[in-house]
Amino acid sequence: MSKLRVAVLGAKGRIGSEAVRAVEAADDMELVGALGRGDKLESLVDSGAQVVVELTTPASVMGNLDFCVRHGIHAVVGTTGWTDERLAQLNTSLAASPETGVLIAPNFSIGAVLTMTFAQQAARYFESVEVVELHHPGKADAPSGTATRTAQLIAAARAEAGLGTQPDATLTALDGARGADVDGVPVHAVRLRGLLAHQEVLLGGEGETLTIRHDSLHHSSFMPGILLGVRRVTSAPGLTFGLEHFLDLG
Ligand SMILES: NC(=O)C1=CN([C@@H]2O[C@H](COP(=O)(O)OP(=O)(O)OC[C@H]3O[C@@H](n4cnc5c(N)ncnc54)[C@H](OP(=O)(O)O)[C@@H]3O)[C@@H](O)[C@H]2O)C=CC1
Ligand SMILES: O=C(O)C1=N[C@H](C(=O)O)C[C@H](O)C1
Repeated sequence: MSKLRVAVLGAKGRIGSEAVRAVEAADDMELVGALGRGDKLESLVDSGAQVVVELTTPASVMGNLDFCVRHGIHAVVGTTGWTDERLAQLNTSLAASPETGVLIAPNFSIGAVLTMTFAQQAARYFESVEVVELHHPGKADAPSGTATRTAQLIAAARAEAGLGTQPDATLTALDGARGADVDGVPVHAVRLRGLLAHQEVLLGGEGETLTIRHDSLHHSSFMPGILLGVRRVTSAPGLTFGLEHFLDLG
């Protein structure tokens, strides 16, 4: 069986360098490109790349995906910074290349995907909920893409259950003290040397609390999800948002 021809964008970065090693070690894949900032995207076409793993920056990702989709190269995307406007722009590009697949995964680790699922399940039963994400101090964006997605899923579950605004008597606060408001869910971002990627979802009801916590302790935690995405995206045309769509979560 021929191997999948895979290229990594952001190949010198924290997660990109780990992804290069993971693709090289995968029996069913061949690494045909490892591109950093300034490298020419045309080399993806010359090398016959079938799937690109996009792990760069929010400033670069849209241009990179536009090139890939126009050339029929499937993409597995971990880069953050997704807004409704950006997703609409990507969907427009994909409409002109209907056989091309793009997976955007706010988080590739199974534990983080399950955290989002569990938080969504629990949200309807608790009056209060807040999200705390904790990352290494080299992270460029806050709050994390995972925390933003978690809060959006929680907010949708609360709305579906008919829960209103959260109890909060705060009348005065320093800027940022109550976190960022993501669809009515406070999200707090911690940046601390020694950490990698961590998240807590705190839920509170009458006389009880529930804490759901996930810790990524090494970038290796993201690799099985990236490799799964690469294997599945070639047969998933259009946009898939969230690795859970490629997992059997029961
Ligand atoms: N979905 C998930 O599970 C995960 C997602 N991420 C996300 O992945 C992204 C990268 O994170 P991280 O590795 O920590 O960041 P880094 O800053 O370590 O890596 C980003 C790399 O991309 C390079 N780069 C920038 N622009 C381009 C471009 N146009 N083409 C090719 N390479 C480019 C940068 O080069 P230079 O240094 O020269 O600017 C850098 O080497 C972030 O958005 C992060 O949130 C991270 C971990 C897990
Ligand atoms: O920058 C990181 O490190 C991470 N970014 C992603 C995010 O913003 O959610 C995924 C994970 O948290 C690691």
